[in-house]
Amino acid sequence: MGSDGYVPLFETKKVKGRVIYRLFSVSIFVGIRLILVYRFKCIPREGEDGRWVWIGLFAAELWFSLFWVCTQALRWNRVYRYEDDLPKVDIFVCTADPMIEPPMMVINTVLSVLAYDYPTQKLSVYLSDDAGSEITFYALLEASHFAKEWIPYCKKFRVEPRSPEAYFLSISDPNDVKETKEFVAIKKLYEDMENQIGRAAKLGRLSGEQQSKHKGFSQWDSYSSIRDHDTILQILVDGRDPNARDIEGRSLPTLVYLAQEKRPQHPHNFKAGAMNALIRVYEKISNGQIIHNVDCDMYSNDSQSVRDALCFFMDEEKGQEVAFVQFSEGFKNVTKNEIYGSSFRVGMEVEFHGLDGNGGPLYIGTGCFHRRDTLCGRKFDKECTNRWYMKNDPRSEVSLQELEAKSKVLASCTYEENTQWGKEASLFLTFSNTGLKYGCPVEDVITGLSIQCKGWKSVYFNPETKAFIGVAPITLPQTLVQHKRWAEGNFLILLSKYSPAWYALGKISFGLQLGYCHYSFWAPSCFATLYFSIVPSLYLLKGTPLFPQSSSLWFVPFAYVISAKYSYSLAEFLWSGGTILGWWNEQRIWLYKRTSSYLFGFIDAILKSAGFSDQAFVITAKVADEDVSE
Ligand SMILES: O=c1ccn([C@@H]2O[C@H](COP(=O)(O)OP(=O)(O)O[C@H]3O[C@H](CO)[C@@H](O)[C@H](O)[C@H]3O)[C@@H](O)[C@H]2O)c(=O)[nH]1
Ligand SMILES: [Mn+2]
Repeated sequence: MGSDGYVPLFETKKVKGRVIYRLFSVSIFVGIRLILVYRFKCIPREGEDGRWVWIGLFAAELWFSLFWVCTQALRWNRVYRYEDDLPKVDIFVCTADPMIEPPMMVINTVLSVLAYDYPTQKLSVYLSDDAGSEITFYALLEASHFAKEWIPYCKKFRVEPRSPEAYFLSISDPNDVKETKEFVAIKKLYEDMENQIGRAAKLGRLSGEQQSKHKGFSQWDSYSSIRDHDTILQILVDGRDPNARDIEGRSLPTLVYLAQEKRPQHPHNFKAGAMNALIRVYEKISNGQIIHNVDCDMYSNDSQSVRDALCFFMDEEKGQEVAFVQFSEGFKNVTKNEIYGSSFRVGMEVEFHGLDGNGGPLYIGTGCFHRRDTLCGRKFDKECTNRWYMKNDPRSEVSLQELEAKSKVLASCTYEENTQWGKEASLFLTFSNTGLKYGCPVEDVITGLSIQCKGWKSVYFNPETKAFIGVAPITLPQTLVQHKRWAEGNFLILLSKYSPAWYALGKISFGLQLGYCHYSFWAPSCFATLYFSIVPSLYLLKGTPLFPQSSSLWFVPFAYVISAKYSYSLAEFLWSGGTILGWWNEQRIWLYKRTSSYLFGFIDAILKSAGFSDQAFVITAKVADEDVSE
């Protein structure tokens, strides 16, 4: 790192002691020359004994000298490259309810990102737990022990994916892996952990013995309920600690548990509030230049994703304008024909690429990498370079206890009052100035839009093998509830200060504006849909014609538009990897969504804007009964 704090992607260092080596090399060279001179001068005369042997030796020595000169080319100018000046990457995982989001699922996600193929001293993982659940904390503690075996195992055997659950599921027969012995051992360890956590989750509380495993449990002494508790912050693994090592003696990524303070009289702002608390806390602890956000239900399916994302940020030509890199998402629990059409297939394979062509995709909350400054409200200007300025380690010279105490206040629910994190009133919604925006059920989309309006670009990356795999809602009510939240949120953005229709005018490309409007228009499109599905059929009964007769020439455009539009949509769906039945289901669900989710989303958005209703966030269920799955 230079004195200006500039951190290159890699560093080139000339080998130490070069001058000494070269002097040494020259001395040998002189020595060799003298040997050759001796040979040449003292050749036995013709007829003398051993003349030919001598000449042969001379030739051999000449050859060796030449060879030696060549070997010097390999040593004269050695440079060593180091990538340990890669930027620090901090990963935020969010969870909110141990019943809906089981601790085992949460720690599988955490373990998958802990085991990224990236220098561990540059990696920190933060788990935000909006439930402040002791069991989730216990699970994370167990995971931190398991990680000591899991990370070296993954790296040694190049395991993919690195979510233990997904990995063990992918291997049906232990004899399929080369290292059967190690496999069986690590699987046993995982299952032991699973049993322990499962037992605690089932009981709903921890035994005294389990609680005695870590001093952090004492923080629950003052805990009264999910909505009423103190900040809980625990640095489970401190990357600086020389004793925090995996079983092979290598350092471990920093691992932090945080539950922001909650009081009934203070809104906690859901995921946006949790992310903002994390942003403040992480600045004190690791303060990396890249923030990577995943939901607890979405594990990393590719250990190279951090490096992939960095390629975009660090590109010499375009990298400096990239604020975030959004990866595509895959879903492990949708059936082949997607009964509830919840895989967002066409969105991922077509629409987001369209957005990318217009200045960049939306931020969709998970599988995303952010340049930290942009999340904190920095504007793009010509000064922004893709140089990575690394502030000094914020932790230096502070003890773990002090660090925890100092960071803890930053997650209190009154911290934001009268700070730049405070609220900024707008026509309909309130937003935080810094960090993620509050007051909108799609905090991710509105935050992404506000970043793009500050002049930044985003990048969409959709690798062949999905880099992030999560769970989609798998019952009809869950699907409708999720889409109600999204329709409402996107419609609220249209009404908000950051409206893609007017605020964004001139700030982002016209195409991107239209793209955002498309999602904002989901909710209001319920009316046209309802009208179309009810009125024509009623009039059909009355006998009043609303469409041209098939004999009329006017019939042609109707027939053309309808058939062409549907054929294209089917083709697009198949091309995106779907099935015919899947497309049919999507059409069916489309009608359900438009006539229910979008309508309720619209009504709620209006009520909220008028101040009649409070914000809520209905978390999507992640576990299903066996019969539902079937
Ligand atoms: O009070 C809350 C509520 C939710 N979450 C977390 O938010 C994430 C998303 O919740 P989920 O119920 O899974 O919603 P989805 O509809 O699947 O999520 C998508 O849509 C949300 C916005 O509606 C975004 O926040 C998500 O990142 C995005 O994946 C989960 O990790 C939750 O733990 C919190 O941290 N605090
Ligand atoms: Mn989810």
